Amino acid sequence: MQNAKTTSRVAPRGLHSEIMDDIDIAPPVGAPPLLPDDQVRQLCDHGYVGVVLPTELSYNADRLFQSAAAFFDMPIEEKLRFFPPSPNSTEQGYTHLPGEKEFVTLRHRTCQPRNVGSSSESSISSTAPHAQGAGSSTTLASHLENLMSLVWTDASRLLHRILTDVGARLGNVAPDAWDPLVADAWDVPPSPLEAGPSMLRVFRYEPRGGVADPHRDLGLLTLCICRGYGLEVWQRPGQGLSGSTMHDRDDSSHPLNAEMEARLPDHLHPHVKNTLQGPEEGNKTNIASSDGTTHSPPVATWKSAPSVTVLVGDTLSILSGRRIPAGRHRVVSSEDGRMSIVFALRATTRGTIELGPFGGSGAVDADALWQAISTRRVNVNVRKEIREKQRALSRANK
Ligand SMILES: O=C(O)CCC(=O)C(=O)O
Ligand SMILES: [Fe+2]
Repeated sequence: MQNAKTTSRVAPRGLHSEIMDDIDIAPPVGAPPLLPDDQVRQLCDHGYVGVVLPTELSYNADRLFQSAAAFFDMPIEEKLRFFPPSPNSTEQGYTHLPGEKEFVTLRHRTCQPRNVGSSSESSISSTAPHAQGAGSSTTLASHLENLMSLVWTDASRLLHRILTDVGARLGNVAPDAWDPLVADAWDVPPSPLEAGPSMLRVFRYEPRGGVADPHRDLGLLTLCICRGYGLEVWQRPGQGLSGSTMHDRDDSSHPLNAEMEARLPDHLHPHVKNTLQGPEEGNKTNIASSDGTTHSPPVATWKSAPSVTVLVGDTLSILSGRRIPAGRHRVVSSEDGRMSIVFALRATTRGTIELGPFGGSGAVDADALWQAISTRRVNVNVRKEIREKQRALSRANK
């Protein structure tokens, strides 16, 4: 990202040019703000905001919904063949939770047409009961992956622009401060070796069954593009941060309680350690957020999310020193089922993250930070029995 400081020696009208000769005027760094002030304030105060998609992203998201619907209609063997899940993880490939939902997740490219046709794969496809044969399912799967790749590219840029707006609201976070954090997230990584933690997922929830329990996402920002009702966001009472109370805290899913904090790696920077143990939702903010323009209900409540919603994740909340709350959300079942496209922009786990640009000091090991945030969380996208075990473990560790 461009960060060049150039010197302007053009004197504004009315000012003496000799005075201006000694003044360096740097042009603004980076792009102008994307979201209007009230939307940035909503995001920073409540952890979520509804946005309008840029035209191209909206167009490609529509195409992706169509392509994913056709993919989900394929026989399960085909879905697993083209998007094999990684062992012990739901964060790559195709997953089916019967009675609830199915989804395909990309953290790196997987469905390479050149793989299809090898002797082992053609024997699988010849047994698959797909009327149109392996050729068309190959086309369908690679079309799906190509559309996912286009949506990823546009979504990462959109969320990066929103991070820049958030940084301006936090005060003095340079527009390019986010760049090292998202260096591996601009486009779908070509292979597992290049993959980072960011991911793009397309869901199909079953009618009257598909849910996601209340949770916060782990990363920086998540974009949820919804088709159908069901996504709900936690609307905090009061006017943003200064209106938050202890009552609307979700301690059951707090990333780290005091006991777990003891297990944090020693090299994790004290600024981050303190933030991890601190209140989930900031009450130590200096952000001028209460200007009386936001009207929130007097008690915390679930409300239907906008059809395109951006959510703050735990990593961004922590980097902000908890001045920005992570957006708590859930999916409730709906009569007709629903589909969604979810892009989670997460901070890299490679190298170190400098805290200076975000108002801290020193640096943290990027992987240690990710582990500290993600360990012992309930994964809302695994089978119910596993979710229940994770919840019990998380309670036992309090
Ligand atoms: O389906 C959605 O819109 C959101 C799902 C979700 O919150 C998640 O998978 O983390
Ligand atoms: Fe989520």
